[in-house]
Amino acid sequence: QSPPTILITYYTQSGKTQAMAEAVAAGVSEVKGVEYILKPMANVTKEEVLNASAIILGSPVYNANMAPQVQEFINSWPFEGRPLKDKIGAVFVTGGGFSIGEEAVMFNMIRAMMIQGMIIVGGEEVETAFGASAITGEGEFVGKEVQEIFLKKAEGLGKRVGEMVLRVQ
Ligand SMILES: Cc1cc2nc3c(=O)[nH]c(=O)nc-3n(C[C@H](O)[C@H](O)[C@H](O)COP(=O)(O)O)c2cc1C
Repeated sequence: QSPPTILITYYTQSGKTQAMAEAVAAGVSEVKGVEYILKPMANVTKEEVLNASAIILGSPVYNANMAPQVQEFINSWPFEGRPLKDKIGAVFVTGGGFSIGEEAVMFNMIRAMMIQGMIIVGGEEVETAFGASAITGEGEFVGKEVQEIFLKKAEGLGKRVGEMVLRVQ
């Protein structure tokens, strides 16, 4: 039997959310006995969604909402028979500023996953209770790269999801 697979998928325009996705994948790879698929949403197949034991979704914050491409992806998930029920779900976001949408977007994605009957998991630390978020455009966090403190949160999220997938098997 092949090991359980975690689908890590994201939308990005300027690479910040992709950097977080890569850190999530690094966290998953710390857990033995699980595999992951890491790719942008546009390239994800229906089979990859259906076969995943966990789905970890990433979005940038656009006007305090998830990117429309992320909403479209979620809307494309099959619902009849609730085939995503009992899969683990987790989220990560990047937003330009503090408290101008990041947490709202996390909960928008979490709510959509809960409609599917998914089991929501946060990160390792209380600072990632709802998932991993990064600030990319305010104060000391302005810059081309996502800061290490946020990448660590993403890594912890990936690790916890990996561990939880093995636990609920
Ligand atoms: C059209 C648009 C709207 C945005 N609206 C918000 C916002 O409401 N709140 C926020 O925190 N950041 C906002 N941002 C900033 C992005 O969320 C931020 O730069 C993010 O890290 C970009 O991710 P990416 O590099 O993966 O594309 C907005 C960016 C764009 C392009």
